Amino acid sequence: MREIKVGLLGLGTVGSGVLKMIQENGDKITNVTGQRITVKTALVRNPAKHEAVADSVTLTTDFAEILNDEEIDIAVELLGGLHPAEEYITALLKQHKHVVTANKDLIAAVGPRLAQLAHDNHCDLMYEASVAGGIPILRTIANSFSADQILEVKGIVNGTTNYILTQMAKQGLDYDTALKQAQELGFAEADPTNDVKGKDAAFKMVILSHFAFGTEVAVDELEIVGIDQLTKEDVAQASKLGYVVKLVGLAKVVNHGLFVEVAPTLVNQSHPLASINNENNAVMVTGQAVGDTLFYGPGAGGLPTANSVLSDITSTTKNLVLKTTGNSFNNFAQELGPADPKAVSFPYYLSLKMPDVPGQMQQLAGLMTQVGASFQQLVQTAAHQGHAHVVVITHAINQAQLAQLKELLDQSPTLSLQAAYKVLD
Ligand SMILES: NC(=O)C1=CN([C@@H]2O[C@H](COP(=O)(O)OP(=O)(O)OC[C@H]3O[C@@H](n4cnc5c(N)ncnc54)[C@H](OP(=O)(O)O)[C@@H]3O)[C@@H](O)[C@H]2O)C=CC1
Ligand SMILES: N[C@@H](CC=O)C(=O)O
Ligand code: NA
Repeated sequence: MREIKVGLLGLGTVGSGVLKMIQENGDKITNVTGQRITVKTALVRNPAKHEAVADSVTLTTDFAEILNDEEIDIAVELLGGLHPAEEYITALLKQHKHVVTANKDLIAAVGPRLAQLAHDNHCDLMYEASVAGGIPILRTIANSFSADQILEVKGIVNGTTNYILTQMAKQGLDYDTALKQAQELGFAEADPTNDVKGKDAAFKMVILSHFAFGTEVAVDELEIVGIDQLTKEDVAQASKLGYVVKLVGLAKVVNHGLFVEVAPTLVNQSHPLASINNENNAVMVTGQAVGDTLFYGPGAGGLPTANSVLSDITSTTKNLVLKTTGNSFNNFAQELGPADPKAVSFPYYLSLKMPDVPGQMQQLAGLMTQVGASFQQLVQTAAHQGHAHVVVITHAINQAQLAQLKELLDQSPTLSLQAAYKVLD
């Protein structure tokens, strides 16, 4: 039996979960891999914070102690952020160390370049924990969907925003209190801006699209809307209409083009995604052969995420034993351009403000007719300070019609569009 030594970069929420699992589940890991895995060194900013583990692991603030340690086989990057994570992983791969990371910001930005570097150096680079925390989704898509044509991947892939939305809807908490709780529980990123603005979910959709469709999409090419502009009124109105508002990431192939988006979405209360609460995530993968499949579990948190990191560490360990390291985590590649906006259709929830005077509804109907859109549901709530609040659910309209309708409403001197969210029935 060989001893596989791990260098941990970061000992925060996830890093300390990884250390705990390796220390407490060592016998099971040895039983499965035939090897003994130990953490030798951990890189941190402030060693004084980590005195509780100083007996069992060498703490350092010097990255070179891991990079140049010939005994360390696998480095696990759990620092977060682009820098210095990118420079560290690049140096580690060049030094022929296998790398495991949970860093979606980095993989979404430069994953293919790092994967090539890993391959060139016969190293493994794995990042199961980067998408949907504890849900084993990337390895599942890479292995268990290897022969099926994936048509669509959609889901709730950010724990922080789902926690906030659940607490707002079910406990009546305000946005700031719910966000603070998510931070205290360790779900949110060090800077939660990317969580609430939908960027963290977008990073995950970029990685999921690469696995599911073989296509590299840049985060900047995506339509991304967060939950920070969502109002309590729209959440309540959606509920009255039979919907739950969720931050949904969706990627689908339409006429050989790829559509990827992250946005608050009205999910029908009977849809499986409507019942995903708190920090839990769910990813629905639709394959041509298999149909709909649903993967559910904790999308954030120390131990759930650590379990995904450990699945990568044990996979690499098996590859080390079999001398099969250096194979790409994702082998599927195909070039898909962006989907034609006229080919991508959904019903939309439109929230509008207008003066409470005759003729406004007729104007709205006129603009809808102009773009070929029609009403599925329409609700007018009691006027407030001379303004009426009108909510519409349209029949399915395509992205070009939606853009045109937004433009017409923008030009209207009296009708004002407050929000437009797609609807999943
Ligand atoms: N938290 C979660 O639920 C999930 C997190 N992730 C990802 O996992 C990664 C880690 O997240 P998380 O554990 O929450 O982060 P934390 O902020 O809790 O921990 C970061 C750790 O890295 C150390 N660190 C940060 N920068 C440096 C640096 N420049 N030099 C040395 N040490 C450094 C910190 O040291 P010190 O302790 O001394 O401050 C700390 O131990 C991120 O990429 C995140 O996106 C993925 C899925 C879920
Ligand atoms: N901040 C992220 C952590 C997991 O990726 C989230 O809330 O989902
Ligand atoms: Na995962």
